[in-house]
Amino acid sequence: MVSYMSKPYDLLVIGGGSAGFNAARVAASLGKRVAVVDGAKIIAGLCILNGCMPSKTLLYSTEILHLAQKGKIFGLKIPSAKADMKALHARKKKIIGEFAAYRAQALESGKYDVYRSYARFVDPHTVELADGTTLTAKKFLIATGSKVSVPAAVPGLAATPFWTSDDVLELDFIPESVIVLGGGIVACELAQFLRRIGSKVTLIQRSKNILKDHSAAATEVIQQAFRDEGIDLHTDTKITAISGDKKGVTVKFTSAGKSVIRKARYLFNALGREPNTSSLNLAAAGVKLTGEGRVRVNRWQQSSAKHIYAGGDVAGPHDIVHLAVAQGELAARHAFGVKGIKPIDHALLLNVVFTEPPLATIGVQESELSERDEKFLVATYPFNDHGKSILMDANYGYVKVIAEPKHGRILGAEIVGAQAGDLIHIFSGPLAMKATVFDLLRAPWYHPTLAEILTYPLEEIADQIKVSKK
Ligand SMILES: Cc1cc2nc3c(=O)[nH]c(=O)nc-3n(C[C@H](O)[C@H](O)[C@H](O)COP(=O)(O)OP(=O)(O)OC[C@H]3O[C@@H](n4cnc5c(N)ncnc54)[C@H](O)[C@@H]3O)c2cc1C
Ligand SMILES: NC(=O)c1ccc[n+]([C@@H]2O[C@H](COP(=O)([O-])OP(=O)(O)OC[C@H]3O[C@@H](n4cnc5c(N)ncnc54)[C@H](O)[C@@H]3O)[C@@H](O)[C@H]2O)c1
Repeated sequence: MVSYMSKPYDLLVIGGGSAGFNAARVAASLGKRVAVVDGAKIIAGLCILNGCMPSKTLLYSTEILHLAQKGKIFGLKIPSAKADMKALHARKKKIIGEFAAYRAQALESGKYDVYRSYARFVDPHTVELADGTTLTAKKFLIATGSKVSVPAAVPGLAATPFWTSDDVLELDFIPESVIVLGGGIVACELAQFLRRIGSKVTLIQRSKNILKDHSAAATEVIQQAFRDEGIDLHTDTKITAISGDKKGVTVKFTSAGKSVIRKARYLFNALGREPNTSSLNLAAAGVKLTGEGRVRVNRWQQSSAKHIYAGGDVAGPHDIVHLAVAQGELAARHAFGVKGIKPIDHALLLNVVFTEPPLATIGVQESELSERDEKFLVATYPFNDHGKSILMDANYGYVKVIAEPKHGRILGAEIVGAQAGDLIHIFSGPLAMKATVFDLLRAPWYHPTLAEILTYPLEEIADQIKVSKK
């Protein structure tokens, strides 16, 4: 066994993705001695390599393609608009290569020792690398992310060749047909990408609606848009058999009780991801897991072994990159006693689904308030009655504002429609500052913009409060 004899690190980070890198950066800036251990061929994390950035690069291309294809609506003749998959792929590779190189440069800056290996705990203060080297540290951060899950309960899946999101993001040709299993964010974003480049796409989701964590009203807007674009969408399903051969795959399922069979050239498994914990030997470190298999953490990201923190997808509760970053930073600050820090405020939860139309939410939603039996005011306004969205032919969806009934403090918002991912940020600052609808109505709103659509629900709530006070 190779043993590393130097003194213990102040912080040893396992996993150099968004959570791990940002924890290391913060700890190093506090003057701490930091090691990052990661066995990936390229250390840049899921977001840069196979998540947010490649998917949004490709989706932006198909957004432009889609607009070009409906050029006639705008008085334009672009009849030959098509995806050039080799060029699309090359552009994505170049952009991702640059982001990854930038991250590699930051990791190799000399501020941290980087060990290119996977790590496992041998005791609460020691990890072992693949070559037998052991490293010790006073504090640890587990930031090992997540991996695609292959649910055993789906008959035939494990025995059938399938693509994951990694494969879809690497495509340099147009697949003639694809069956997408699942209707979560990964499935929906990439099903629309595949459809827009020209594949025949079938999507099979178990629950009554796709994007099941969102309101039925919002997901129905996206379902309608998907059907309008020609996606063969099935919800309320139970998969009964999956089989495949060299020619393609067959999926048998029931949908609302009826038997359905679909065939396609390729199968895309988007049934979810699971935390990367199995190879860490966490029992040796006294680190406990939740029922979902994530590392159980408190509000400071500390695990059941208090000197071992966890952040990002491995800890959850949401696989969202800005939360992974915030959790990594919080863990590092807490570990080294930085004063005045605050836990992550989950009342500010921000979520964006980059479909078209996109769906974005912030804060607390109606269903949660109803469950808690809390009083609230809500107002909505449709995009098909707003000047800017009408001229953009962006008619799907609506904006919704939710506020507390006495003073009009904004509690949350939901936007499904054009530029929702950017529009939702209009509420980020006000929500953090506990602003009211009256505060936002004092602000100027330029005409004609998509943003000014928000004045309608804000005014409606303000009116309801004024009437109730008369
Ligand atoms: C297709 C797709 C699109 C997405 N799009 C978005 C988006 O638009 N917006 C958004 O907010 N989120 C998005 N996400 C989610 C987001 O990418 C993740 O939440 C985020 O990247 C997780 O960061 P992390 O630091 O927890 O893990 P990762 O970035 O996955 O880092 C984990 C690291 O740990 C390493 N590792 C694993 N095991 C070990 C071990 N035993 N020892 C050492 N190292 C180890 C891995 O090699 C890896 O480098 C998307 C995800 C997918 C799959
Ligand atoms: N825009 C973003 O922020 C973004 C983009 C992509 C991914 N992500 C994150 O990555 C994580 C993983 O996303 P995901 O979409 O892979 O997972 P997910 O868990 O969100 O979705 C998987 C879906 O598959 C469905 N499903 C499971 N078993 C099924 C079955 N037997 N038959 C049919 N449907 C079944 C589930 O009901 C669920 O809706 C998410 O937590 C998400 O937050 C975020």
